[in-house]
Amino acid sequence: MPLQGEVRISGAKNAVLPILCATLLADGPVSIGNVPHLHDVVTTIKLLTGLGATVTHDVEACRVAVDPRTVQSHVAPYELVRTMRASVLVLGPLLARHGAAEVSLPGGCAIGSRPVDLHIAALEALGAEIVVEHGFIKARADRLRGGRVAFDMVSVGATENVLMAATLAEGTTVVENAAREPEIVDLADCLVAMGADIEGAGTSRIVVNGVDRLHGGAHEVIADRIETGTFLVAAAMTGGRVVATHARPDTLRAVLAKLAESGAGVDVDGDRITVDMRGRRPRAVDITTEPHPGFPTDMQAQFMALNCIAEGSGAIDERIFENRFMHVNELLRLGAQIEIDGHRAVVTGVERLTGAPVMATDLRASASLILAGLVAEGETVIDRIYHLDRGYEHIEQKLSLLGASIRRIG
Ligand SMILES: CC(=O)N[C@H]1[C@@H](OP(=O)(O)OP(=O)(O)OC[C@H]2O[C@@H](n3ccc(=O)[nH]c3=O)[C@H](O)[C@@H]2O)O[C@H](CO)[C@@H](O)[C@@H]1O
Ligand SMILES: C=C(OP(=O)(O)O)C(=O)O
Repeated sequence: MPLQGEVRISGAKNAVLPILCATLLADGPVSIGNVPHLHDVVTTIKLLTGLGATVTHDVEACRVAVDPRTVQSHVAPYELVRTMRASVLVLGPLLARHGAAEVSLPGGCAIGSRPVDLHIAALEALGAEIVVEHGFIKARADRLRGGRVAFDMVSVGATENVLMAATLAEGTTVVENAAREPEIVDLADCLVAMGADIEGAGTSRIVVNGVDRLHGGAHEVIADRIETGTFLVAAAMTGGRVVATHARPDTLRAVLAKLAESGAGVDVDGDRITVDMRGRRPRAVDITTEPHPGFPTDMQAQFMALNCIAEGSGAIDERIFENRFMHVNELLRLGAQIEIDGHRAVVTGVERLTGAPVMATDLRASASLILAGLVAEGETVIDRIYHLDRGYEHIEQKLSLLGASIRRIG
């Protein structure tokens, strides 16, 4: 069934999580708007509350207010960190503001081993003393000092941790080979609204002049580019026409270019993006995941689903995570033709997928199974959808409004 209509894009998961952690740096209340209602947001609020912060969450208004002045603890426990790796982003703020932090090691997850060595080395470059023992990262510093941090690989999370810590360090910090993701820019915008002095966010060289205090403030979270991309791929796969509203097209250039290459009509008008694939079958596209502004790894699984039903074959190279092909075996159960060779998957499009029970293994894998299920003949039942609730707000409702036959069971 071709999807038709408009879908309102929510605030970005990968922006709101670091921003909520950044509120710990302030000495007054911070109000965050356009907050999506996601399981990861709830987990982060639990983490902040556990540290002693006073948090109010107005779900209807998509707003979270954090008063960090009541923080008493500097320990992020294993029970929360293991369910959400982004919890490690409290490390920099706690250390910079309270001089100490103990954060459980996040460990690996379905998409790879995901170490935090770069986070630790960057904070050490600002003068922190860090030991890893009993499964915790234990960090101390009377006051961090500005320094030069040159990453030898691009890391979104490590860039965020050091950026937050540097705002309250004494002197200037220069971050080289910084991640350039739009969520880094959004975090920097929020920090600046709280009184930080930051230049270059969104480029690979960020300069932070430390200040003595950050005050409270207000910030609106940017639109979720991965949610946007997921709905636009759904439009293309079903041969439909969907308008994503309240979106940020400038953050999606690589994704929109691939949709156009697959044969979709792509139109951008302010914060609205239209993808039109009516009456056509998509053509398979080659994808190589890269740090921003390259093609995002968080859209890899969704384009794999698109290639599964496209004309021709497309190669998908995953260059960011070591093990991000967990969705392949599930897509094969729906009749897809995919061959894996190391970090590369070659997908040959088939005329038709057939519905089957499948299992979600991680967040974007779950999204790819929904997309495949939308076009598969018959019923597809996806198990373990709690992964989906980490990062998509009301996905089944939004898809239903576009005409999809989808429902949550259990
Ligand atoms: C909450 C959030 O924003 N998550 C995003 C963030 O994850 P996250 O911040 O965890 O991803 P990174 O950019 O840090 O990871 C990139 C690569 O660097 C490696 N690495 C990272 C840190 C480190 O200390 N050592 C190390 O080796 C990772 O294992 C991975 O292979 O960026 C990823 C890459 O765009 C996205 O897929 C995630 O959705
Ligand atoms: C991998 C993702 O998130 P996280 O880093 O929170 O696991 C994602 O958003 O696709």
